Amino acid sequence: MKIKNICCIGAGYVGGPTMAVIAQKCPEINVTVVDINDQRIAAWNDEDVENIPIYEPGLSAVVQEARGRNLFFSTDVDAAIDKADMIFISVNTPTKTYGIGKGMAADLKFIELCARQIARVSKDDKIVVEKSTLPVRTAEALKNILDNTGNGVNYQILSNPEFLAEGTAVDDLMNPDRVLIGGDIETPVGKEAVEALVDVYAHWVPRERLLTTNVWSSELSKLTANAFLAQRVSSINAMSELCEKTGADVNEVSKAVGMDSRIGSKFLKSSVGFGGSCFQKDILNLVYISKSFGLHEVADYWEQVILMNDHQKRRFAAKIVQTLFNTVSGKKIALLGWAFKKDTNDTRESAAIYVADYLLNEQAEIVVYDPKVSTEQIYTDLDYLNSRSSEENRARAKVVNTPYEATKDSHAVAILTEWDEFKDLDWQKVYDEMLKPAFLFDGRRLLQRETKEAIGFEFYAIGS
Ligand SMILES: NC(=O)C1=CN([C@@H]2O[C@H](COP(=O)(O)OP(=O)(O)OC[C@H]3O[C@@H](n4cnc5c(N)ncnc54)[C@H](O)[C@@H]3O)[C@@H](O)[C@H]2O)C=CC1
Ligand SMILES: O=C(O)[C@H]1O[C@H](OP(=O)(O)OP(=O)(O)OC[C@H]2O[C@@H](n3ccc(=O)[nH]c3=O)[C@H](O)[C@@H]2O)[C@H](O)[C@@H](O)[C@@H]1O
Repeated sequence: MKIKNICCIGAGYVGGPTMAVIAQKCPEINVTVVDINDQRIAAWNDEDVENIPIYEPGLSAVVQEARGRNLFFSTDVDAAIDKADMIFISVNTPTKTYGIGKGMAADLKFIELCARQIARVSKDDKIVVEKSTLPVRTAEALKNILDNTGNGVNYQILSNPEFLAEGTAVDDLMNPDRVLIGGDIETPVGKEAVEALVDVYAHWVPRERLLTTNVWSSELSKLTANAFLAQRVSSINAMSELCEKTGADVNEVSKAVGMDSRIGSKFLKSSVGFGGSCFQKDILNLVYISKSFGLHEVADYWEQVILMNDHQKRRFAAKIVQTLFNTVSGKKIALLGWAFKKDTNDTRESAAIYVADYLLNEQAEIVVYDPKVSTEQIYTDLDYLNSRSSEENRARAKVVNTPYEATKDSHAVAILTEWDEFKDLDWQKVYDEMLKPAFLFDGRRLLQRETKEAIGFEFYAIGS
């Protein structure tokens, strides 16, 4: 079975880049990405391709090539579903903020709405692909909704979780370690659906990297992968605190440990804490699922990854307060970076938000500079925590357009995102324009201690 028309519901950080790459690599397939957010769709369709809503290195070029040829962005969800033979669901699955499972379980209301819409609109057989990260056994619920509200249409449900990381999304999509496709491989129709999706990826991904499994293994592998990755960061962050007490240096420990080929060197970079829309959400989801099966030891084991991460964020902020003679009240603190990692404008769960909130609670005046995050987004993030009124957030937190405006007349500077440009700042100028003693806190191990201390900074870096 050859796929001719793909529809993707959800034009976000996953749906947008993933479909752009599929469209670029498969010129004979029409790909329509739909979303209920008309502003987002308008931005994807913006004449100036640099204005697409997601900043990812290399993405605008891919969109430029395919858009209007076989890649389309639209708000007409019904029309795109109707036309498609394969529908990806790539909507958000945030942590529930209400009811049963509040603060832990994944909120599947957007997924369910998509399923009901597909069931209502479809007139011919469809392959429905779970692209969103979902709790294990969600496909069962999807099938139930589709089979019981549809009009005799046959659905095959596949799980095809996405492993791209923000900031490197295009590279990750072009050259994935593996593509995972879960399906009903026991039946001929299930197998045919799996093969149809394998054929799409085989346009550019070597066959040996296309891994097919049963649906439940695929769904659970995604949560497992994120849990393992986050666990490595929490593990090295736990060691960073011990390094600070013992004279060891976490970068040296990380290198020494990572050179063991059984351990490997990736994801061993100590930081102010991991952020991003998924690690915390997916681990909480895993914890919730484990608890719901009565597996309390399993749940506690994974929960510790989150507790360690919360501790790391708090510990960094507390270190700033302690170092500034136990008070930051009325002091100006410059925060360099707001995104949860470099090369993205995404701020979801960024450690910077929590560090800023902690410092504002200590009555600091903060000034934020980030090269890609909008002022509006920074205030939205602070307001979301509900720690103080939005007027107060605007009065006590300022957002500026250059790093030097942020650091001028400040008591302390904290690096919260590892943007490359921070390495190359004129640190002598920064020092000259700061109040003395000039404190510099490196939450990303981005800067060299020797050169900064030589300038005169009082320098603190995570894990040394
Ligand atoms: N952000 C990332 O790097 C990764 C995210 N994921 C997973 O992918 C899923 C999507 O994540 P993101 O793209 O980051 O989310 P996002 O929030 O950027 O995008 C989701 C989009 O879906 C739209 N949407 C929601 N309900 C809809 C409906 N009924 N009809 C049409 N559009 C609807 C929203 O308006 C939004 O634009 C989540 O499950 C996430 O866990 C997986 C791998 C990487
Ligand atoms: O499901 C998802 O959403 C995605 O989550 C992560 O991707 P992402 O969150 O975009 O970015 P990462 O590079 O994993 O970084 C996550 C956080 O961990 C931090 N981190 C990462 C690595 C490291 O060594 N140290 C460290 O502190 C980063 O700064 C960032 O705050 C995974 O890496 C992806 O495979 C997955 O698809």
